[in-house]
Amino acid sequence: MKSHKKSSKSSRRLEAASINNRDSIELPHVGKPIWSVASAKNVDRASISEFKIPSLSLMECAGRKVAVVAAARCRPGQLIVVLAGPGNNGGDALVASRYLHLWGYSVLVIDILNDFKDQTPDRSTQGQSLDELNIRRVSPHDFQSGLPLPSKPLILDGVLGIGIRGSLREGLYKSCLQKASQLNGTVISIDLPSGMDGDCWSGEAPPLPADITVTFGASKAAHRIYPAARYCGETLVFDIGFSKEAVDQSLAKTKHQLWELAPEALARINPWRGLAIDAHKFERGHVLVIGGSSLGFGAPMMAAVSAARAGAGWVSLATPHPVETVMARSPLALTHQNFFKGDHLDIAAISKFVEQRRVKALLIGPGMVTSPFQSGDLETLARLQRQGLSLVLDAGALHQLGERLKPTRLLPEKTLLTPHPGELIKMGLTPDAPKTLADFEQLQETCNNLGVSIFYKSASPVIVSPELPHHFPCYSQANNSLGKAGSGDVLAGICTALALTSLPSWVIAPLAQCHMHYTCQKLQDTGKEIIPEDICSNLGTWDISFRS
Ligand SMILES: NC(=O)C1=CN([C@@H]2O[C@H](COP(=O)(O)OP(=O)(O)OC[C@H]3O[C@@H](n4cnc5c(N)ncnc54)[C@H](OP(=O)(O)O)[C@@H]3O)[C@@H](O)[C@H]2O)[C@@H](O)CC1
Ligand SMILES: Nc1ncnc2c1ncn2[C@@H]1O[C@H](COP(=O)(O)OP(=O)(O)O)[C@@H](O)[C@H]1O
Ligand SMILES: [K+]
Repeated sequence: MKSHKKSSKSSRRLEAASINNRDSIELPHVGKPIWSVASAKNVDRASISEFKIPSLSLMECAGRKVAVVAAARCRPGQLIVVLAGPGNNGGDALVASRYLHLWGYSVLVIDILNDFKDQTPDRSTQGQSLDELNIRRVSPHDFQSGLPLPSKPLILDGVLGIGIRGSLREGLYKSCLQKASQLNGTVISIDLPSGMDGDCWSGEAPPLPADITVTFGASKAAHRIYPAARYCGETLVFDIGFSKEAVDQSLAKTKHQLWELAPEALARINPWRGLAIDAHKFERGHVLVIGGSSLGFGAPMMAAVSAARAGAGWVSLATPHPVETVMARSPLALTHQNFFKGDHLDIAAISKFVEQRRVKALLIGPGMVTSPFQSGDLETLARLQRQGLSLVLDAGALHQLGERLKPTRLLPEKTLLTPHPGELIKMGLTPDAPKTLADFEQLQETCNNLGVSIFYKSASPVIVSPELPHHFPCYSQANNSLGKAGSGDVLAGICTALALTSLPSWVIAPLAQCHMHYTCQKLQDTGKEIIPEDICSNLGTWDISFRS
């Protein structure tokens, strides 16, 4: 990457300064690392070979954790069907079987391997203790050829874990997993639903999706990033006694790092904490929201109201519709403009308004279906940005933005783009939606060239900013009530209000997502189905505490 590269120490900081720069929070304290599969393997390897933790004790601990989770989910009399593959994932499954048997549960183990010669030594050791306890084990052939089994058992999936290479092959493992899925049981998968690549979050469903996934050390990308995360169900992470030094060593070697942001830590950031009691509207700041199209002006209006509720001192709204029409439907506190020439922006009028009315944050795009920019517009915005204006670009303003921005370099700390996957593709920066960390790494390079930060929206949005080189914080708290048209407008409005503070773009985006998510969760406690308008009109105080 060329410019805007910070030292690796400062790059790890997710600086979260309040309005007068008093607080700052370091990234690791706001989140925890998501391990890549390579990191997880390094931690395993180093714990065993360098730090002399016996591999069998790690396996014992892992299997016991799985057994505890299974025991808590097992209904009285329910059969526990354990699918144990050839590797150490199968070994974990055998340990879990032993505990469950000793605790009085009814367990049936299916050895999913072609030949016992294929097993890892630790798995083989676990198998011997099962035999000594006379725990029932059957062959995959018996399982596939119609062994009578009660429907809806509890299934432990220990066929394959992080040892998989490439995509799941046709053959015994896959056919047994498919057979198990026909049992319609509750599935607890060990480490990963078998066949999934822990580093990839593509939408491909594994043969046996999990209701619960029990993993070790830290979550992997597939557990936290959607759509893959939906196939993992609820992911529970347990410490199984890896060496701390091995963990530190492995993370230090990691080239690029995903972070799982902790909502409780974000929720402690109050962006307006430094605001004086006698503050006037310009101390908070003036936001201008430009959006709308022939489809209407609901989207920019919702963004504008959200900006006001999120703390802006003054919000102006510009749409292509006659000012009187908009005013008739809009809250009294918003002021109105029409900065359009047909479908395009009247950039000279906008520029004059921004300078004269001291606009500090500008949102362009909600409710637009095509790009409003003509040549030269972005250069004007870049000039205004150098005078202090923050920019948030969403929806229609993102179309072909990659190409349009090429001659201009914006400031990534003051420029936030908020595309969902379809919009990211329409921006022309990447032919496909990112599916692995390497894809984000490439996107980060592009962000650096353009001078922008991206909040890549989904149920688990990720920040890609040149100011956080090789680091990708992810807000992974999904809530399907946010999956409704309009949530993006609320988010964009909150982001724009927060852009009035001294917080940089890569902090305001997850903070806004957290605030929206928190408000949604709180409203859901009242038992109502929530729509984005509810969230917009109920955005609460910034001193929030999260429900665990
Ligand atoms: N001490 C430790 O290390 C600890 C490890 N732990 C546990 O071990 C797990 C990792 O164990 P692992 O490394 O043995 O691999 P694992 O996931 O069982 O799979 C191996 C099998 O995969 C197969 N296979 C590969 N590619 C494939 C494909 N494309 N399609 C189909 N099959 C394919 C390959 O079979 P083959 O190709 O040889 O036929 C091979 O036999 C980890 O997830 C965790 O649960 C914990 O207990 C903590 C301590
Ligand atoms: N299931 C979900 N869980 C969590 N957040 C979600 C979910 N679905 C959508 N969101 C959030 O809602 C917003 C949706 O934005 P967007 O896709 O632009 O919607 P729209 O344009 O329809 O308003 C984003 O902030 C996204 O992260
Ligand atoms: K598994």
